[in-house]
Amino acid sequence: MAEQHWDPSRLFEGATGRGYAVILLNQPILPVHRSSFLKLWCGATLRICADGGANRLYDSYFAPDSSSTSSVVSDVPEPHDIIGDLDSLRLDVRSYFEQKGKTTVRHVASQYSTDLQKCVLRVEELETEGAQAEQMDLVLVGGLSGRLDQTMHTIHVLCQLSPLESSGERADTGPPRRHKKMPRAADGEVREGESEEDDFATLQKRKTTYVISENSVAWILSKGNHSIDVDDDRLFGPTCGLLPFELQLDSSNSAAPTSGAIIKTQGLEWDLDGTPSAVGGFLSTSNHLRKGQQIHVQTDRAIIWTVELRSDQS
Ligand SMILES: Nc1ncnc2c1ncn2[C@@H]1O[C@H](COP(=O)(O)OP(=O)(O)OP(=O)(O)O)[C@@H](O)[C@H]1O
Ligand SMILES: Cc1ncc(C[n+]2csc(CCO)c2C)c(N)n1
Repeated sequence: MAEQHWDPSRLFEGATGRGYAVILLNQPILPVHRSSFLKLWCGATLRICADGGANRLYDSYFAPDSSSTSSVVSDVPEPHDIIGDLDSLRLDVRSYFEQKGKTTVRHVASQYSTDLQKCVLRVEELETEGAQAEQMDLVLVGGLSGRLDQTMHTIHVLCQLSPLESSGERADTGPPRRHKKMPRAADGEVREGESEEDDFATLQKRKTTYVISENSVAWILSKGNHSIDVDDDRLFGPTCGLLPFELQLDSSNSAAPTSGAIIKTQGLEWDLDGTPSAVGGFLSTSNHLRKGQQIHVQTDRAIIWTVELRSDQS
């Protein structure tokens, strides 16, 4: 089976190769990642802020005092869109970007999809309208730390976007499927701006989605074979983790795991040999990259791969 190749370092080098879309969530842009985030943001083909994500962008790069915390940054591109229920977007930030004239603020009221999902749906819409036949790569910024339900939701969206099996091909994006109707709010009311047709979002599968959040870059490795290029030690490492979705809650201990993902790796300090891996059973966290090594992973089901994101070099 062909390997799927992953090379997130190109995202921090400015626009090279295939286009990518960035969705900025409402999570801190750490001062230590201010310059790497800027490269990622400037190199993107499509820049979207999820609701209060626009406040973070404004405070880090556009507010009058934002440049005093670091070197002066000029010509930071504005977002193409700010999308969500807009309960977090500040008025001053909204009017700043609206007056600049490059940003469209889109209010989407649904109480059944999150601001993040509304942004992904917008990326899908633009790809369908656009001339380019190819899906863009997608980068979510933020969303793995902060509130636990939001963290889990970010992982949920990664799963929604992830194809069942890895392949060298683009993901099959067939027509969107509908879920069965979910319960209304306890009062049974359809709120202002919602429609009776509102439902939990179903997202199209995508070949390449990364999440970059605080100190980690993470993505899903689908069932199959993968090669991972995170050899740039100015950006990545030293730690990484291979995180399965299965739970092992029975009484057997991690020395004798009974079930879980069968994962084999090459290129790590503690390579995995196919011992079943599960949360509560045998789990590889705080593993280490090995210098100069490309990493190969073979897995019999989807897992999360996470690698440490280093602070900007001064
Ligand atoms: N505390 C948090 N931890 C992790 N991710 C977050 C957190 N807060 C917001 N996000 C992400 O940023 C997006 C925009 O968040 P914002 O605060 O603007 O709206 P929200 O009302 O909290 O989110 P939503 O309406 O999607 O529930 C969310 O959809 C979510 O993906
Ligand atoms: C079973 C169920 N759980 C939670 C929500 C709430 N909810 C989910 S997404 C969303 C929009 C956030 O901007 C809200 C309010 C729901 N509708 N149904």
